[in-house]
Amino acid sequence: MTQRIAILGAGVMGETLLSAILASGHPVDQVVISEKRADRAAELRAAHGVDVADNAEAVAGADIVLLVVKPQDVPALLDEIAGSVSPAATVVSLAAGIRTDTMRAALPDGVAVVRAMPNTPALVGEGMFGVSPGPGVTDQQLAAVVSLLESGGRVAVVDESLQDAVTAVSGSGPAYVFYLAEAMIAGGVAQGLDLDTARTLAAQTLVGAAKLLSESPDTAEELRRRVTSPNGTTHAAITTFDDRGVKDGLVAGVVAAAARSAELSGPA
Ligand SMILES: NC(=O)C1=CN([C@@H]2O[C@H](COP(=O)(O)OP(=O)(O)OC[C@H]3O[C@@H](n4cnc5c(N)ncnc54)[C@H](O)[C@@H]3O)[C@@H](O)[C@H]2O)C=CC1
Ligand SMILES: O=C(O)[C@@H]1CCC=N1
Repeated sequence: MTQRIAILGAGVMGETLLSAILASGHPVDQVVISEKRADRAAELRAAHGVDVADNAEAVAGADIVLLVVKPQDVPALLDEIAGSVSPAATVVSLAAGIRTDTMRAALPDGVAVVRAMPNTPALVGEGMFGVSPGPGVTDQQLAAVVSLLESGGRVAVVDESLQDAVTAVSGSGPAYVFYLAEAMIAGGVAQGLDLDTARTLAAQTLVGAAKLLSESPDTAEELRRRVTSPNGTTHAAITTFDDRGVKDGLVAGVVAAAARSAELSGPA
């Protein structure tokens, strides 16, 4: 049976999920969105032919409800939908730092809650979602959420205690990759490449390297070693990175992101 999906909040990530779900073949008449900004709602209705409703209407009759508003807007949204959500529904929060116990406390008994951390490559169907079911979520309910999110990329099911780590690696991770891209492009331009060519070289290198890492059984370190000829160009680059503490700095950045995620979630 086709599940009825409500997407609450249709900003960057909400539209990304909407597009992915529709592109996977989910019937548009089984999807409804709600969006606080009327002009944005109208834009999405025109672009995707999707129904727009207010939050309470959107969740009534929905099997899966996706909360895609900013973390600070989630508590008020949960209060708004608590009276209309079906007890058989699964409510999935994609907001950073919102815990399943917070969701459970705000929603009627029996409503299944799931926490998910997406990332922006879902825009091109290559997202990574870290998903944690709340207590009592059945295998069937979890499978339905996993299958829905897989329309936007890959899904890893992790214990909720690991969500800060997931946020630090894959949630924020695209920004680290773009940071690396900025540096590769700047270095290329400094060596005489035009901006477009430098961007193409860097982007395709990241796509190719990511594909190789994803498909190869070898470690990232081994794949790096294979590019590094003795005393060659890569060796010159990596030695310079190491001399400047680049890897240590990146590891520290991932740790700082996880710490900030824990701080944003508040005390357990
Ligand atoms: N953008 C990213 O890279 C990632 C975002 N996320 C999470 O996704 C969530 C959404 O982020 P974005 O889409 O980037 O934000 P956004 O600001 O683009 O979208 C949020 C949308 O929700 C709407 N909204 C706010 N309150 C509402 C309400 N009560 N009812 C209906 N609509 C309401 C806003 O008008 C806005 O259009 C956040 O919680 C964020 O933590 C998670 C991982 C990555
Ligand atoms: O930077 C942030 O807080 C959000 C969560 C993960 C990606 N963006």
